[in-house]
Amino acid sequence: MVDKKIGGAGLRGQSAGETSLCTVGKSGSGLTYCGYDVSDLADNASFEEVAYLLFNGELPNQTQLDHYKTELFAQRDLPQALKEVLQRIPADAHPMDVMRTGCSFLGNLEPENDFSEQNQAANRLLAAFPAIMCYWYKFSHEGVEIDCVTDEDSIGGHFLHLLNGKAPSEQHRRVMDVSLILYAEHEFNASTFTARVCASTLSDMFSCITGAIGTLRGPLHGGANEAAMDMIQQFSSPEDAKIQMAGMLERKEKIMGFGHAIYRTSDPRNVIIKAWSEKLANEFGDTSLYDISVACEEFMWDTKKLFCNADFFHASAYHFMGIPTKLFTPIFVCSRLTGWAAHVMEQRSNNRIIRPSADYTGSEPRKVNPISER
Ligand SMILES: CC(=O)SCCNC(=O)CCNC(=O)[C@H](O)C(C)(C)COP(=O)(O)OP(=O)(O)OC[C@H]1O[C@@H](n2cnc3c(N)ncnc32)[C@H](O)[C@@H]1OP(=O)(O)O
Ligand SMILES: O=C([O-])CC(=O)C(=O)O
Repeated sequence: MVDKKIGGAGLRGQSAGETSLCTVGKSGSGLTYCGYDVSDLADNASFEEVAYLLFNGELPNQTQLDHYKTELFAQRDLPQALKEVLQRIPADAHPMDVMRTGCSFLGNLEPENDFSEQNQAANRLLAAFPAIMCYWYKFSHEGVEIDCVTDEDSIGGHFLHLLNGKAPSEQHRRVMDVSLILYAEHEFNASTFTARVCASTLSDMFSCITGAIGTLRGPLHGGANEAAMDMIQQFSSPEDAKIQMAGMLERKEKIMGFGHAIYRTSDPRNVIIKAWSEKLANEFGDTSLYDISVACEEFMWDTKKLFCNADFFHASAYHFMGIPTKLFTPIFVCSRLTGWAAHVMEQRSNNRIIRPSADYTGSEPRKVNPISER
C-alpha cells in the first residue's frame, strides 16, 4: 500500500535520479541553475546566457554569447511546410496543442538523426518556438501571415515583436527576458520528468520535448498562469476577491497559482515577477488587477498559509504587456524548453531506462470465466 504521508503519492519526497542542473528549495525557498541563484541571473544575465549555461554548464563570455545569439538568430524562420500545417489549425485550438504539433512536425522535417545533433535540435526549437506560436496565432485570429523573422536581438523581444508587429519597449523586452529566465529550469518537475523518461528510452529530442509540452499543458503545472488570469479577471475588487476565494476554498476548489509540490513557504520566482507586475501596472495606468492579485496573495496566506507560485503574478504581468491569456502557457514552453533539453542531454550522458515499480492493489489471481457465464 502506498503511504501518502511518507512520499508515496505523487512520488513526493522521493529522489528519482541525479542532476547537476538545478536545486529547488534546498535552503527552504532557494532556486539555483548550475549553482547560480535565480535572482542573480534575473538581475544580471539574459535568457540566452541562461540557455547557454543550461546547455554547456557555464555562462558564456562575450564572444561565446555573440556567436550563440548569431546561431539562434539564423534559425528563427519556419519551413513553409510547417507554416502550412499551422495555417490549418483552427483559432479555437488550444495554443499548447499548437506548440505540441509545431514541435512534433518540425521533428518530421528536421529530425535529430543521432545524439551528436542534440544541441542543434534544442537550439532550433529555441529559435523557432516564438514564431510557431505567433505565426499560428496571427493567422488564425487575424488572418495575417506574419514574417517570422525580426531584427530583435533577444528571444523575448522577438516574441513581443512578432505578436504586436512592432518593436516592444525596452521595459517590455526586459520583463520578457526576466520571465523566460524564471521559467527556464526547475529540476524534476512533471514536464521535465516526462522529458527524461522519454529520453531514457533513447528516443529523439523532438519526442522528449513534445511529451513535455503535453505535460506542462495541465492547470496543475504550467497551465496555472492562464487559469490564474481567468480567475482574477472574475474578481471585481480586492474585497470581492477575498469573498469569492473563501467560497472556492469552502467548495474545496484549487486556487490556481498557489501552492507548490516542493517549496513550503515561498517560491523565489514570485517576488521577482511580482515586482515587475507592479511596475507594469503603474505603466499601464490602472493598477486594479495588480491590487486584486495582492489581495488574493494576502488572503491565501492568511487563511491557508499557501503562497503564490511562479505562475500567479506572471498572469497580471503578461496581461499588462497586452499578451493574450491563451498565449501565457506557450511562453512557458519557449522558456522551459531549455531546461527540458538540458535534462534530456544529462539523462543521455548517463542513461539507464527509467522504469519504477508499482505496488499492486488489484484483484487476487482469478480464472477467466467463459463469456456466457459472466
Ligand atoms: C510552474 C508550476 O508548475 S507551479 C504549480 C502551478 N500549479 C498551480 O498553481 C495549481 C494550484 N496548486 C496546486 O494544485 C498544488 O499546490 C500543486 C499541484 C502545485 C502541488 O500539489 P501538492 O504537492 O499535492 O500540494 P500540497 O501537498 O502542498 O498540498 C497540501 C494541502 O494544500 C492544499 N492545496 C495545495 N495547493 C492548493 C491550492 N492552490 N488551492 C487550494 N488548496 C491547495 C491541498 O489540497 C492539500 O490539502 P489536503 O491536505 O487537505 O489534501
Ligand atoms: O517544480 C514543480 O513541480 C513545478 C514548477 O514550479 C516548475 O516546473 O517550474
